[in-house]
Amino acid sequence: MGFIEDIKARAKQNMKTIVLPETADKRTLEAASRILAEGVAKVVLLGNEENIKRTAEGFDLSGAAFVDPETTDKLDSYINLLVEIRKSKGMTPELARETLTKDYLTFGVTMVKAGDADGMVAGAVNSTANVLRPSLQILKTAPGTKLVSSFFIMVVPNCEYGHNGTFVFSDCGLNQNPNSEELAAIAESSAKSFKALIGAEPIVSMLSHSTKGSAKHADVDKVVEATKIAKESYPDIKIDGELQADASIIPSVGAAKAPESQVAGKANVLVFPDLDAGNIGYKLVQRLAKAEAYGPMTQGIAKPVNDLSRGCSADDIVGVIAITAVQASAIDNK
Ligand SMILES: CC(C)(COP(=O)(O)OP(=O)(O)OC[C@H]1O[C@@H](n2cnc3c(N)ncnc32)[C@H](O)[C@@H]1OP(=O)(O)O)[C@@H](O)C(=O)NCCC(=O)NCCS
Ligand SMILES: CC(=O)OP(=O)(O)O
Repeated sequence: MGFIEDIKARAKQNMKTIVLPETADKRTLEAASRILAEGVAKVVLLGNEENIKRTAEGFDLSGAAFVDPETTDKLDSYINLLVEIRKSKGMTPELARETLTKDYLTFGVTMVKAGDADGMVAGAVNSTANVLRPSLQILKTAPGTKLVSSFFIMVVPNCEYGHNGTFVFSDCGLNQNPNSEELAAIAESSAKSFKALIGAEPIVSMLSHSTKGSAKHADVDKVVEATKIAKESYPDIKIDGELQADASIIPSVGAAKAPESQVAGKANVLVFPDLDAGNIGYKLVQRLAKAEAYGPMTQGIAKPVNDLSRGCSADDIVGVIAITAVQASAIDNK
């Protein structure tokens, strides 16, 4: 069974409720109809039911729930909830009403916070910043976590590296210039995400343009320090750095460049040094190697809200909804 088939089978066992705010987007509605037809999750679509059904022409949305933020009888309770969470940041009942009825992303995140949905998926239309900002503000970090970060699951066809071609890449979507402590936290969260979703042992490489001192620069020092912090803080995780990408995943190159390393040549979790590297790197692998790219998914957040690239396909959205449902089940089991 391939990665996404396995995830769908796991999602079907719990039938979590995922809210989709981007209902003017046809790819999102196609994905919703497929999720419903396959019985992967329950779906809530935000907006006017008639308008959504018109946009969805050709796709069957029977079985979806429709919630119109303008007319729902939950609005007052969501206003109270949003004011309670954000009043120290200037949120008033008037502003909350205006935001919740006009901004479906904030409405969807508030539904998740209220427990009326288990997770949210958006980003086919909206930028990552606009999807993640309300999620961070309203849901906040999970207990025991310092930093929310993001990751992609990359499934590379005909690839013997990583876990049979499957990798976690992080952070490709959220933290723009993480410091060493933040990189170490991203490494730990990514190892947990790999274990939870792929089920094999994570082998984490802290990526750099240098392997074990082959280059000197402050950017290299940042990764060396991050590796030290991660090794000390999370001794149970197999982690090493600084390593170049080839030394991380190709056994012969790893053996030549970093012969002492337990990670070199075997890595299945790749932690990029900053968001430029991560975002560019995942897109190149997706487009040139024709990899499936699911994400950017959040990790370290209290409840799952996951983003998409605006370049996503309906297939990508189906995959991210299924993964979100599995993440929501994992939170229940904690
Ligand atoms: C997500 C992002 C918008 C947040 O930054 P921002 O808009 O400047 O917002 P702020 O820094 O004011 O943070 C907003 C809230 O989120 C919290 N937050 C921000 N980043 C966080 C993180 N990594 N982990 C946990 N909380 C975080 C802040 O503490 C703040 O909480 P508060 O309002 O309760 O005090 C920003 O990090 C970003 O733009 N990232 C890049 C996104 C992107 O374009 N990616 C490329 C395409 S995938
Ligand atoms: C993840 C990402 O890069 O998103 P977008 O392509 O929408 O900017």
